[in-house]
Amino acid sequence: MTRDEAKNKIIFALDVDNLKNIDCWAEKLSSKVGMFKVGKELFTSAGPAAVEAVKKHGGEVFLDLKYHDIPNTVAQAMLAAGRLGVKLANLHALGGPEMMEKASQAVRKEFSDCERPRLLAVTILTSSTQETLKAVGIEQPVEQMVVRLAKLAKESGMDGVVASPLEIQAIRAACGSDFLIVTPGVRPSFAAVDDQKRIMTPAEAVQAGADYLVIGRPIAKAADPVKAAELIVDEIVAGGQ
Ligand SMILES: O=C(O)c1cc(=O)[nH]c(=O)n1[C@@H]1O[C@H](COP(=O)(O)O)[C@@H](O)[C@H]1O
Repeated sequence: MTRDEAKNKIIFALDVDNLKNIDCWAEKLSSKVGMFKVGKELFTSAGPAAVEAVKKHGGEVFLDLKYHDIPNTVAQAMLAAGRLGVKLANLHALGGPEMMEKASQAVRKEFSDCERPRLLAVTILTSSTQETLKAVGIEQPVEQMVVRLAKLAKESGMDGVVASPLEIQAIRAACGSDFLIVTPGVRPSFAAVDDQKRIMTPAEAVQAGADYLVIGRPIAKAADPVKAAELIVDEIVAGGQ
């Protein structure tokens, strides 16, 4: 894999609370990562201006608002996300098939195939464990639950899923090669694990078949974030040789 291909797989999680920070990170990392993720903290603080700010720097956006609501509300929210011109947007697969179908149909009806955002379903959060599932009444093993939700997401019109890298191979076997797999829970050897539970290194995740890796704190909290992003690219390239 080339350095450019490795770089394009990295989505940097812009987990900040103001627009000024976006400029700062975009200037540092635009040439080091493939995309920027605008999530709940940033969108709640700065709104759609956050998406505009990333695009102003030439960056593409994964709008990570993990919708989980009644079907009509989620479909309308997805349309609003599409109008912001984001490349990826997500919802929770646990919202069920009708919610996913309505969102997919609404987006496909309003936008052409090349303009529309790719829709991802979050399976089981990478911070969750078997105990987390048990606590909310889910007895199935995590991997079985992830694959079940991934299949449901595919049948309901989603373009892919968000899952832990530990489940990539099982999802690929169940959903095929053109189904997008986006994996947070990625930790290079030099970084702290933080609150992530189901993790792999960037090289392992790419080797397992991840389309994109979502990485925040291993870059943001590093003493030299640009160097950290470069090291991650090095790790991915070396892992593929
Ligand atoms: O949908 C996501 O992006 C997501 C899903 C998931 O299961 N786990 C997960 O960590 N994320 C997001 O991915 C990012 C990971 O950040 P770091 O743990 O700092 O690398 C955070 O912004 C999370 O909100």
